[in-house]
Amino acid sequence: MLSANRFVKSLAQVIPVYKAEDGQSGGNKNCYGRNGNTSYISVPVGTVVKEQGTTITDLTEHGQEYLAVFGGAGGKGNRFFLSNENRAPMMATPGMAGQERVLQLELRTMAHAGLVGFPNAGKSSLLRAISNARPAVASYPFTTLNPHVGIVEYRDHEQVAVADIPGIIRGAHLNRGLGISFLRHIERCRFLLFVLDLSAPEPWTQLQHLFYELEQYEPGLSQRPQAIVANKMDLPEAREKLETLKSQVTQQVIPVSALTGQNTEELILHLRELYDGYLQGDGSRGVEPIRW
Ligand SMILES: Nc1nc2c(ncn2[C@@H]2O[C@H](COP(=O)(O)OP(=O)(O)OP(=O)(O)O)[C@@H](O)[C@H]2O)c(=O)[nH]1
Ligand SMILES: [Mg+2]
Repeated sequence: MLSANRFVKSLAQVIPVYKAEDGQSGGNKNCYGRNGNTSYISVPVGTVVKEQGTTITDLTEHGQEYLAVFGGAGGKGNRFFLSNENRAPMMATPGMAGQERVLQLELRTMAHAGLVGFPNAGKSSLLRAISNARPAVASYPFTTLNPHVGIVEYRDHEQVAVADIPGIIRGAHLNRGLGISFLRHIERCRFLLFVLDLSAPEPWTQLQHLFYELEQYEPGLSQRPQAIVANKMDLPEAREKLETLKSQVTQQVIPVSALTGQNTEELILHLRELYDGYLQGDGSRGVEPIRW
């Protein structure tokens, strides 16, 4: 609950609410402080403020502020009753109560690209291979429970933010696995990288399921600019399936091994092409693109 002159204020690029080291949530690092008579709650950039399920504001820019509630009029302190007759007044009047509101703060990760794939496809391994992020990697499904954002840095100092999210399975929209509510973290992503485990029996079917689940969450989400990352190419069974996958899809397929780092340069270059395309597209539409 917010009361008495509290602002919701977004901080600069404080996306790593989650500890990059162990992949576990670092908890809500929202901090609370006072500035004169105004109280602030600082929240990560990308926080959506909701009241009874309705979005009130979307804090997408560093330093953006939202005035949530007003405080009540102040009371009169002892000094106010000071007079020649009464040099030490014991009287004071209380102030009025401030406004009260119950608001929900929902974090939506801000990143340019989103890694989407089945559990164990190698999304977190891939993020480790191409960026500075260190999400947990393990051979069991649903290792990633919270999103992680890694930054891919280019020689010209351009930075592309990539979000790793939990794995999606068939029927996730019916709440199977971890469900699909975490897809809100890729809602803002301008392009998607579909990560497939090419050692799986028929990896192309994974793609159909992923598309279906994304569409269940938000129609059109699966149509964002995209590429397919064919992962685990170090395994012999993966190499056999690459050509079949290419013949089944129209998107660009980038074969990589997140484990050995094989061909990750091509992925990084393609990521930059998607990013440049996004800058041109949004720039020409007069929209200020996300900058890191
Ligand atoms: N051989 C091989 N194994 C890989 C490769 N990439 C990932 N793995 C392994 O696959 C397993 C799953 O990797 P993760 O990176 O945790 O997969 P994930 O997609 O993030 O999984 P969730 O977080 O559960 O959705 C781990 O045992 C990795 O070591 C690869 O390129 N080759
Ligand atoms: Mg993971």
